[in-house]
Amino acid sequence: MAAETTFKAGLEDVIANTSEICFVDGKEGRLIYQGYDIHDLVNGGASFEEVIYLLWHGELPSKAQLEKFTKEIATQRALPKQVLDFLKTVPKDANAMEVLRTAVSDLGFYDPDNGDESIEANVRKATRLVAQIPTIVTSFERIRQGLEPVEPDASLSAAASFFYQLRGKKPTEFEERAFNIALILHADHELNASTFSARVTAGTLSDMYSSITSAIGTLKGPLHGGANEQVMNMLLEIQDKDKAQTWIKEALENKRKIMGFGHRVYRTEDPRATHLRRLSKEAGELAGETKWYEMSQIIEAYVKDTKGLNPNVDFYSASTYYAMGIPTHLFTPIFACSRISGWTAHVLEQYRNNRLIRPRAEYVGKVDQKYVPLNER
Ligand SMILES: CC(=O)SCCNC(=O)CCNC(=O)[C@H](O)C(C)(C)COP(=O)(O)OP(=O)(O)OC[C@H]1O[C@@H](n2cnc3c(N)ncnc32)[C@H](O)[C@@H]1OP(=O)(O)O
Ligand SMILES: O=C([O-])CC(=O)C(=O)O
Repeated sequence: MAAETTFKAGLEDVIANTSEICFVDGKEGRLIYQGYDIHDLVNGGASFEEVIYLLWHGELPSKAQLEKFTKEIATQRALPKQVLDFLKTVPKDANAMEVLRTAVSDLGFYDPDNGDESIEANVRKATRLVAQIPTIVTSFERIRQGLEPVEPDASLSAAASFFYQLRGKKPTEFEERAFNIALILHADHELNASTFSARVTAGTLSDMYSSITSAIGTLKGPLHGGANEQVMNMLLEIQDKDKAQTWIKEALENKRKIMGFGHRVYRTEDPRATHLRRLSKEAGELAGETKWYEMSQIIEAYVKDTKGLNPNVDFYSASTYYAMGIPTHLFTPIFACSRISGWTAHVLEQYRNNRLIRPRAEYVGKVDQKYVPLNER
């Protein structure tokens, strides 16, 4: 038994490692990647590829570096045939996050650098993961619909490629711009649950694919990345914006959590929600259906007023993606398409400065039990 206890339920506010990658300022509501405020990255017109480079290398790329890096990602989107074949064997009604988790695990077998644990090899694995996770997500969606996966087009940006591989046609200017912003906003978030999971796995000096498989399994839960899908299910269940307030009031009275609200770290508005609120409005207007945005606004006002809770990143991403015609069950896999950049950055950082992650539990179980042989019980 530990002599003195420093137990914090859910590890709240516990500092588990140092990191140079990302700073979440929960008091001021700021999110900083390698010293750059996300507002500046979004408003300055950064590309998702640029942000991945920043997260991995700690500095913005030059024009030539970005061109080279973007090409490296774009030319590695195709999946090994064995992984595509695997996707064809999966039950059509399988959960898309479970499919992604298992397919990423499978992908590791065919990585040409599998078994090479050098930092250089792990950066190459990370690049393939960033390129291929969206292909897994979009290919399985097409297979599920009885369609053939679309061959990737290396001339497209990460944001445009997602739509192209999903629908077989290029996105609109708005879709590409909005999706690029969404990818940037979801890219990293310090020691969130899935990143912690990835770092714990990497901390045993297990491989990159095992670390990312752990992270995907963790992101799936509705208290974490899975919340975006649950937000949309809630909006769809409410259906009528005039019923939103009563629905939420009853849910709160029944002690239900309202998906897309609250955060372990932010005590103010989640700075990502500021951009996603605007995109949700714009996406709704372009789609000619602003109901989901308006309903979200009513819910936000009510939950803020009654519970003092702010929307998190998952709240307005739901109505944004829905207005762009993206199926609800792809919302959390899309989160993974972005967060793979942060997960891999953290795994690389863990490898560079590793120590096994092994906290303690405070023992609260029985003591001094006397063993009674089986035939005497
Ligand atoms: C990408 C992301 O992972 S962002 C988070 C996505 N998850 C969600 O949106 C799910 C809904 N939100 C939640 O469940 C929580 O706010 C979490 C999991 C995000 C944070 O949880 P914690 O830091 O553990 O806070 P905890 O759940 O203890 O909540 C503190 C209090 O606020 C309440 N609360 C927090 N979030 C909510 C919510 N969404 N709806 C209603 N009440 C809430 C809790 O009931 C609790 O009240 P109490 O003290 O009266 O019991
Ligand atoms: O930081 C967290 O706990 C959850 C979150 O917002 C994220 O992972 O983006």
